Amino acid sequence: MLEVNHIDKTFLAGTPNEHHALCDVSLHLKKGEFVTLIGTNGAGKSTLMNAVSGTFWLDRGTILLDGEDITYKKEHKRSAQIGRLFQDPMKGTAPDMTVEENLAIAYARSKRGALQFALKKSDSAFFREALADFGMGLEERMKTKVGLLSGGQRQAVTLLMSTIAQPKLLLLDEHTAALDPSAAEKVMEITNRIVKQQDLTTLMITHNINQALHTGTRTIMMNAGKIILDLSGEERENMTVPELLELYAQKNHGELDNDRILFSE
Ligand SMILES: Nc1ncnc2c1ncn2[C@@H]1O[C@H](COP(=O)(O)OP(=O)(O)OP(=O)(O)O)[C@@H](O)[C@H]1O
Repeated sequence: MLEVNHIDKTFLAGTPNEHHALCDVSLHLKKGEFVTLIGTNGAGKSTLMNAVSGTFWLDRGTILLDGEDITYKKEHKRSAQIGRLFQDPMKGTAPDMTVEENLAIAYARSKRGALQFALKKSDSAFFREALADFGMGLEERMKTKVGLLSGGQRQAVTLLMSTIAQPKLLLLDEHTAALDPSAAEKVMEITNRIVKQQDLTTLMITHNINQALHTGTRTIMMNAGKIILDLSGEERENMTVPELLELYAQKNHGELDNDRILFSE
């Protein structure tokens, strides 16, 4: 479904702050695969997601989505095929518009690539049903402005906005990190349900090493702009958190003590 082939990105090339953020990264995700992405601060995780979303042009390499070469496709055009959530629940929503209006915009944009929307009765019933499925009482808050919702409620709405038209790919950039533990758990439960229901190909960044091992079907670890570990199947199932940390240390020449603190267990 997603094919990232030998991509490279250097920021501020030719300046004293030059940074090689992605170094020959290749990553293939099969349809329905749910991959967690972990790594220390500055490893290049968000940059990889930005590359897939089309935030910048690559220096080298190609990106294919469902067989289509999207390497030179503009970001706003990719957004109809790629749903993305960020740590900040306000990102991607219009806080002064109601839940229903935000959903209608997302729905219209994904269908026609347009910002104009008309709130149809049938769409409204569809949104209500989808929100009721979350079990957060959001179906009763359809006329509430999004800015007035709690972080967890907002992230649930954003999740629905990003998946309402069944994108080809879902990118989750630490989307539960800013929430309190119970809201994070609820949003993660909804995420798992939507991913399963829609058989969505998903890439999720997390700093929680336990979550990285036990959510989804595959775990990838990045360091210094490279993928250094790719775990799936039995190897992943049998892996414990201390073993994964140890493996990380081996790959990084014994830097475990410094890096361990950057992962929350
Ligand atoms: N637009 C940019 N301009 C300059 N440098 C950038 C830009 N985007 C990312 N970088 C640099 O690339 C490196 C990787 O950043 P990135 O945000 O991908 O890391 P990350 O693995 O997501 O880290 P974190 O877990 O802290 O979010 C960092 O050193 C960052 O400063």
